[in-house]
Amino acid sequence: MSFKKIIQKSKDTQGSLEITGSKSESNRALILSALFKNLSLKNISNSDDANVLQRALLPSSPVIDIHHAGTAMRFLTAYFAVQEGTEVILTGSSRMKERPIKILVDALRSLGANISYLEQEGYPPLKIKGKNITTSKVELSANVSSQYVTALMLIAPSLPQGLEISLLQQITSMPYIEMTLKLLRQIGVKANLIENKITVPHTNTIESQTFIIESDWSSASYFYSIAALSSSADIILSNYKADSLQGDSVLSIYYKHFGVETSFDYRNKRVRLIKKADFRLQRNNAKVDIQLNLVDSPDIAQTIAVTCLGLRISCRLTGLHTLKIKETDRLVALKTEMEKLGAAVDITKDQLTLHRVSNLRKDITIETYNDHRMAMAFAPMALKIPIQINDANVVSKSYPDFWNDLKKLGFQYAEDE
Ligand SMILES: O=C(O)C1=C[C@@H](OP(=O)(O)O)[C@@H](O)[C@H](O)C1
Ligand SMILES: C=C(OP(=O)(O)O)C(=O)O
Repeated sequence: MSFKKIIQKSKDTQGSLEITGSKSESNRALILSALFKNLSLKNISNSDDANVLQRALLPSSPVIDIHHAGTAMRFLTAYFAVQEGTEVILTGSSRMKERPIKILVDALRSLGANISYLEQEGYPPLKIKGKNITTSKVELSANVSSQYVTALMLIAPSLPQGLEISLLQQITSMPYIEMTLKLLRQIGVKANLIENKITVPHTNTIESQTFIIESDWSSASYFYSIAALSSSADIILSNYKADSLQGDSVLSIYYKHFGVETSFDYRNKRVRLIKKADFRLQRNNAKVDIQLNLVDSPDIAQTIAVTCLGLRISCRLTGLHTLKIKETDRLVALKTEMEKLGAAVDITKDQLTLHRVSNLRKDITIETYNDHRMAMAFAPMALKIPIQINDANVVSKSYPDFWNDLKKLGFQYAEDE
């Protein structure tokens, strides 16, 4: 097991970093570039999740192991279901075999797809025999994972009659559906979303073009947290666009609560995070210091919870029902690890409440549960206390250069194995 003990003596953080391409945009764009051969891509994510998806699209072995990559699992299920004449087995890590996929498989089967479960009903691994699908209407529940919806949207332009997708129940992680919609429109597919109905017309060809993937906003969240936990900070991140497709760009608004101001230099594709030394958090008489509904941006919940812990303020985060079915049960993992540091945390099936902590416990080892975001969310705590992160290499799922980038900001590793 690899681990890192992190020490950072200086409370002032300065530096300039180039962040890898968005994992979400990359995985969508890779599927689309397999369907539209004249779509080329730049700034593709160097993450494990984008690499496994990229490899899966090359003709190779009929058994494809996508490890922990949820988007790859969901997007490829839909992709292979419509590749007439192919037969693949899609499998993944033991955790992937616990992440539900029934809603997507049922939707694809209703369109005529040939997909069977090889182990537990409703979960990977799947055997998929690609077919020519001619049905053009489908409905599915949108309250468990938006990835099922995106998976259908991505294959829709290749279906002979396009696809009309009706979304049932309360839509979760909506910005990810909007990201897919905007990406389709940007490359020339005239997709629409009106109320709960998505329409994607059959699209034979698109103009030859290069899509430049914006850098990853979820990865940027850790630098927002570092800035918030520093006494003063000036951090420049690139390459970010003016009109982001990523919902996690909402960080620039949320982190104002913690004194982090964002300025955009779009000409040079940079964002600059500034934390002023004289910032004091305004506490009022409310029951909790920070209250946020993160139903639209579940991937930054861990970052925000740990920022609040580091600042020793209380928070209530709601809209977190999808966290239980991600790389680990993130609500339980957060509670367990934050309580090791001295916090009192209450969780329900979709909420987390962190109470104010008077003292943080030092020299704690954080377990990461095969979850990249556990490692990256807790790393900024090194600005407050010496801390050890177990199995630090998990970060490669979305951000392989994470530890090197932290070093560039002055983080030091006492032990490094
Ligand atoms: O479509 C995407 O790229 C993603 C959608 C979200 O999943 P859910 O819709 O399951 O919340 C998000 O958590 C995940 O990291 C990436
Ligand atoms: C949930 C995540 O990814 P996925 O669902 O693609 O495994 C994530 O990156 O936080």
